[in-house]
Amino acid sequence: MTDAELDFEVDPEDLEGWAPATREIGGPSLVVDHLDITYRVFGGKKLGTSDESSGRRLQRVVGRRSGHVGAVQQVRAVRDVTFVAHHGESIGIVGINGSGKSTLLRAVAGLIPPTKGSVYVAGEPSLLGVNAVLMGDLTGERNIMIGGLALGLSRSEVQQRMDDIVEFAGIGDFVYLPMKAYSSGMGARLRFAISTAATPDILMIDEALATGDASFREKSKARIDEIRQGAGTVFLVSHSLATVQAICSRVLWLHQGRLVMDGPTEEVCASYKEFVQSLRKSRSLAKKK
Ligand SMILES: Nc1ncnc2c1ncn2[C@@H]1O[C@H](COP(=O)(O)OP(=O)(O)OP(=O)(O)O)[C@@H](O)[C@H]1O
Repeated sequence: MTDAELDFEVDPEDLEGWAPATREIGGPSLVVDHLDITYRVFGGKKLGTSDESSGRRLQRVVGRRSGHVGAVQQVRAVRDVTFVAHHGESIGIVGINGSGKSTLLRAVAGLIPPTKGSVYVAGEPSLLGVNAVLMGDLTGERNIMIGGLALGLSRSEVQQRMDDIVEFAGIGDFVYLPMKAYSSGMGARLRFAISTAATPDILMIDEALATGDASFREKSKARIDEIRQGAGTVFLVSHSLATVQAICSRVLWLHQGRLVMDGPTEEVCASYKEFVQSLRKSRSLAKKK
């Protein structure tokens, strides 16, 4: 892990005056019950000896000679996580790299089946669904259409919102180019714009706000507040504690797949900050030795 990966203070001055919108919290929108996600990864075993011919090696890899290619390793990315989210809440998810944040979001979106436990959702989670269908070879325009249809909008509804989406994303004429020609910021802004074109029940944002400039963040915050006002639930994964503090009223802190803290933003962020600082200190001591 590098210091940059632990850096959680991204442009706090851009967020001056921001505060989580206050809204009455409604009934449960999502229940995550003793959730475990384990990835199974192949690898770790040498496939062949150096004197083995490439033909024999290929045969072995495709399994003609042996069904066993390498050891299967298990990565327990999410461990026994339980929480309830409510309509109108915006919830930050923090944790150092590899702590399971994205995996948890993907499981909530129904993209990964639970290994153990359950996810109950009232409504349709959005964003990761759109992420999954955006295609680099297609133009932004085509992706807006496909993403909009995937969110349940009709063709004419997408057409009507096309200009707004392009304007929100700030991509201008790039909309006519394949998405693989976009900078990562442009891609992230377009994904955010598409996924919030319909008002989703559960909006999940994975670092998208870190890529925009100050005015994009301002627009995104306004859009997120609108979704919450419409009784949606917003999840925000971010390494920027400033962003989390500006948008979320509650924070989940994950470490090594476990939910170590779940509570009001200020409390959880203060504890997490302390933890990261002590981690930095112990790392710099280890470097000096
Ligand atoms: N497709 C995958 N196959 C195997 N292991 C994976 C896969 N995706 C993630 N992992 C592993 O699961 C663990 C959790 O990863 P995840 O991406 O959910 O963490 P994260 O907190 O979102 O990390 P980051 O902040 O770096 O994005 C890590 O050990 C990671 O290496």
